[in-house]
Order: sequence, then structure tokens, then C-alpha cells
Amino acid sequence: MRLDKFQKEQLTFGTPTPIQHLSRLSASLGSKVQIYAKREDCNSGLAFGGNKTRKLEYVIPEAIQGGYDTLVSIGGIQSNQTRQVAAVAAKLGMKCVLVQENWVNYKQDEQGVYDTVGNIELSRIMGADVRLNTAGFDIGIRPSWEEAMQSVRDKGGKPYPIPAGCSEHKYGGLGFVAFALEVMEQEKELGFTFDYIVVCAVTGSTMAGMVVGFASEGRERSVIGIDASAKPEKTHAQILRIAQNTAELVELGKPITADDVILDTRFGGPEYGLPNEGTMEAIRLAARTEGMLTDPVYEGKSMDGLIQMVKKGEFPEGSKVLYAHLGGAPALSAYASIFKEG
Ligand SMILES: Cc1ncc(COP(=O)(O)O)c(CNC2(C(=O)O)CC2)c1O
Repeated sequence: MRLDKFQKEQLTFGTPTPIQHLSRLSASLGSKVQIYAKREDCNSGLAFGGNKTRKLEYVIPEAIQGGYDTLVSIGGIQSNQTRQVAAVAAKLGMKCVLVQENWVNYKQDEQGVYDTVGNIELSRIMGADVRLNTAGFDIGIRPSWEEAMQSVRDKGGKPYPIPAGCSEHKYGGLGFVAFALEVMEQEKELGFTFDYIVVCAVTGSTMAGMVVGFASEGRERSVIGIDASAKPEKTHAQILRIAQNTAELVELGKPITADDVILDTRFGGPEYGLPNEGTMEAIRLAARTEGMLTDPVYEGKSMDGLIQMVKKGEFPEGSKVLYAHLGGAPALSAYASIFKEG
């Protein structure tokens, strides 16, 4: 495994993100499984950080060395990706253009709120050129994003392309290979290894990087993805493709197969960006047992998956399960109306 051959720009705090024992959450579920969380939601001082900030550490060097002057990225209106790109651009003194597509059929109660608070508010405060677009949800390469790139060129700028979630970027998986290697180092200090790692998946490079990183110890199938795209076929295919590309980049030395990408599709409904009852219960339980905030789009769904699997006895008794907390809390204010009752 060769990760050290890649350039890295420090955008996180540069120290291993903490692994916390969620003792009260574990107890509330019967203590048969011990749950831990690795806190990527606290990984950087750049606008609350998150999983994209770790990914951008391997994406950004090319932008700096290539003399690009504008970072161009894309996501839904409450995208955590675009907020993190805006923060990195601000920190590096680069311009930023963000395409925010209409990926979520949010409630009428959120009219006038959903596209003004949370992540999109933060991106505006950080000086990004935020461009709303009516196109719906899709994790692939988008015409709106390509048009934004061209608009920068038309004004004499040099745009650097950062696709949704950084995932289709050639180095999009490297950050979470590093995550996996970091966990394996921390396990030495903890004195045990995790039996499972639970992670939310939408554009796929977070999970893809983890699968490759843990594959270095034959643990690729300990990574359990919880789909939050509600279009799992496309997400699974994208995770597999990114994992295979990333395995080649880091010279893993063995293939990643479709069976190595374990994506649980039970918790992503009703559609991308909208929570179900289980999502809401999971958000409340994690908040009320651990003071740990998760969101209705991503982490609330992976937390629901984790909780349901524990309740159903799908983890053998005595398992130690690591929950990857990837961020997302800044979007909570855009969903204020759904938390009004209880
Ligand atoms: C908090 C949080 N948790 C998990 C994920 C899923 O990660 P992947 O896209 O790498 O699968 C996101 C992604 N968010 C996207 C965004 O635009 O914010 C890329 C979809 C996330 O923000």
C-alpha cells in the first residue's frame, strides 16, 4: 500500500480524529454490542469540516501546483461538499463557484428557509459564488457543473473541477484510505480491532477509500455502507469503480470485487435528502444519549442503520462497531420544521 507517494495539503487539524466510546448509546441498545464513533465531523477548523475536508487534502495539491484560481464544485442546496470547498477556497485565497442543484423535495414548511440557512448560508458568508439550479438529484457528472466551469474560463479564469462529493475525482478515494490506516494505528493503542465499520454512502468515495484501506489487512468486508442516495444501484457501482481505481493508485496488490462492497439499502428512504421515521428516532437517540448530532440527509440514516442492525442482532454478541461520523450537522437548521414536534 503506497499512500505516501501522493501529495497532501493539510486542511484537517492534522492529528488523528478521536475515536469515542458511545457507552450510553451502547447501553440503551442492551450492551450486547459496543459502539464507538470516529469523529470526522470534528476534523478541521475550516467551517466545521467533515469527510470532504479529508478528501480535499489529496485533491487540492493539483489545483495549487497547476495555478488554478477558482474551485468549482456541485451539490444539493444543503450540500456539505460545497460548503467545505468554499472553506478551502477561502483558506487558500482562491475563488469558488458552487452549483447548488435542487436535489431534495423538501417540505413546503421549509420554503424560504431551505435555500437560505445552514450550509448554503455558510458558503455565501465565505464568499463563494453560489448558483442555484433547478436540476434534480444525480451523483454523476452534471451539465450545470460543466457550464459553471466554462463560465469561469469565459472570464479568463482557470477553474479547477471538483465533482460531487469529490468522488469522481481521480484522487477522491485517497482521503479515506488514510482514514482506514489511521484507524488501524489507533486500534493498536486501543488494544483491540473493530469488527465492523459503519459508514454512510451517497457519491461513494468515502466508503470506497475505506474498503481499499482496510483491504490491506484483509478487512474489506468489515466495512458496511448504509445507502442514503435511495438510488443504491448507481451508488454501489460508483463505490466499486472508485475502489478499484483507488486500489490501483495505492498499489493494493489485490482486486476489489463487487462482493467486497457491502451496501445496505434498507435505510435510505423515502428519497435522497428526506428522513424516514427511523432516521428521526436515530437522530434523537444519538443526541439524547451522547450529545452527538446527526443529520436527516446522511448521518441520521447511517445511525439508523447501525441502531437497527444492533436491535435485530445482526452483529454477533460482543462485537465492537465503529461508526464513522462524517459531519452534516450544519444542515440541521434547514430541517427545523420536522423537529418541532418532540
Ligand atoms: C455528512 C455526509 N455524510 C456522508 C456523505 C456520503 O459520502 P460520499 O458522498 O463519499 O458517499 C456525505 C456526502 N455529501 C455530499 C454533499 O454534497 O454534501 C456529496 C453528497 C455527507 O455530506
